[in-house]
Amino acid sequence: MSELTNFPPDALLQASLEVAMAPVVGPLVLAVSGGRDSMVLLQAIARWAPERVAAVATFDHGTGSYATDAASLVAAESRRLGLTVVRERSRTPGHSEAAWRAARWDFLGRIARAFKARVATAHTRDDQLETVVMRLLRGAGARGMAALAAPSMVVRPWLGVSRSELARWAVLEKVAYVEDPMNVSRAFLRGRVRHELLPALEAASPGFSDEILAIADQAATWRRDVERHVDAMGVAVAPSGARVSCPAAALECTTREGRAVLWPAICARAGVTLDAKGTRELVKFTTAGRSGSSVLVSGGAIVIRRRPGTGEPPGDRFEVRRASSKRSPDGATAWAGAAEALPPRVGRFRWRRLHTAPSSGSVAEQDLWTMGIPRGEQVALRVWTAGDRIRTAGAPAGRRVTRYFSEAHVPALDRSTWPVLLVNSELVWVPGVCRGLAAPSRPGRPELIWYRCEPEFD
Ligand SMILES: Nc1ncnc2c1ncn2[C@@H]1O[C@H](COP(=O)(O)OP(=O)(O)OP(=O)(O)O)[C@@H](O)[C@H]1O
Repeated sequence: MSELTNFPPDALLQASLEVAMAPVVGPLVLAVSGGRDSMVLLQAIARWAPERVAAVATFDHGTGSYATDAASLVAAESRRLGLTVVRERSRTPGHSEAAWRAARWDFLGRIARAFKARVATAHTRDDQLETVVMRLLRGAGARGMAALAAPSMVVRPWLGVSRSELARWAVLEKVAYVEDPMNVSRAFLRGRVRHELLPALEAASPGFSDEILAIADQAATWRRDVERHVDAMGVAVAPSGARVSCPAAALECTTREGRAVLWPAICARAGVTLDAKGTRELVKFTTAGRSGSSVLVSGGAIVIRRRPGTGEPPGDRFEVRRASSKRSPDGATAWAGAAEALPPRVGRFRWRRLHTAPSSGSVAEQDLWTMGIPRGEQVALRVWTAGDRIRTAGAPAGRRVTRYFSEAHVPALDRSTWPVLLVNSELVWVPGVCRGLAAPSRPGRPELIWYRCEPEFD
């Protein structure tokens, strides 16, 4: 990745801060994890723009000594710098990366509202590159390609600065930080993209990273244009933020292609991330839906076509309502349904349906990430909980899943977020770790539906 290596680090960081903060009116809440990038953000803002800081916010995910040490360091450094610090510890440690992120953003949002401020994070140019590549792997379209550069209320001063530039400044300025053990792990997709895929792509095609980042910048520019268009459509957001409405006519007069671009942007304003299937349905619903009809889209959100309310301009409106998000307690079922309908994604694990059964004795058939599930059976997915047991060919009477985790060298840190699959209430599959007896995974049986589980991390 091209870097401004000859640029004095001080000048680069100070200029990046100024450029990012120039359009921001009002104070900032600094999101500081205790890692190097955000500790550099803390020190740099304290040096060059302390008056912009309403508070430093640090969240202890409650996942162990690393998380607590990191939060303690942030609190101590912030106080030493004379800044207000808000520290919170998760009361219910989540069991997936997605749950941690949701809890962290819930906390950051509350603090930002309390201080009437905007959140600033320490995402870097490298974070952006990894995110874009991960989205490409997931089949993202133009909208997703903007990644962290998409229009947002979050301020990201380091988005144009590389991690190595921040590291250089951290050494020069002796910035204290704690090293997150996850940063070197290859257990999750982000680690593999960072340590394996990106170096290989850059070696095969020098300049690849810069080209991808340039495409992401173009996608971000395009998204800003789309947002301006949505602003002009007369979209109204309810004070709760969970409901958004827009005049039906503003969508009806666009082409199918235009609607496919506008619907995701409208839904995003209600906090709903529309998937490709939901987009297709809404494109159709725009002209096919009658007053009073509705359609369910991604994650339980609903879009209704309704008559105008009192005080609203004449003409039908489409209203997007976000589903209420209740967090499931640890060990609770994350998803339940028929074997035919496993969701594409639960937490950070994807479930990809295979079109053909692996042949008998093939690598795919032996691979513990692949599994055949009997058609028509009731399936449940949840995270592993202590005490889970599974009956396998080697231990037909049942054995604790922890023993298989140890044999598969799954780090203790990862176990609490690992999914398990149950068929008719019996645990039959711990992806990548073991398969149970109760799931007849012999290939060639037409009644089996084959899935491949793929972990990801972003
Ligand atoms: N526990 C946390 N408390 C407060 N803010 C956080 C926390 N974790 C992450 N953030 C914010 O979100 C940004 C991106 O998170 P990410 O997990 O990619 O970073 P990190 O590797 O944990 O930390 P750093 O960016 O400090 O090296 C961080 O730069 C930081 O601003």
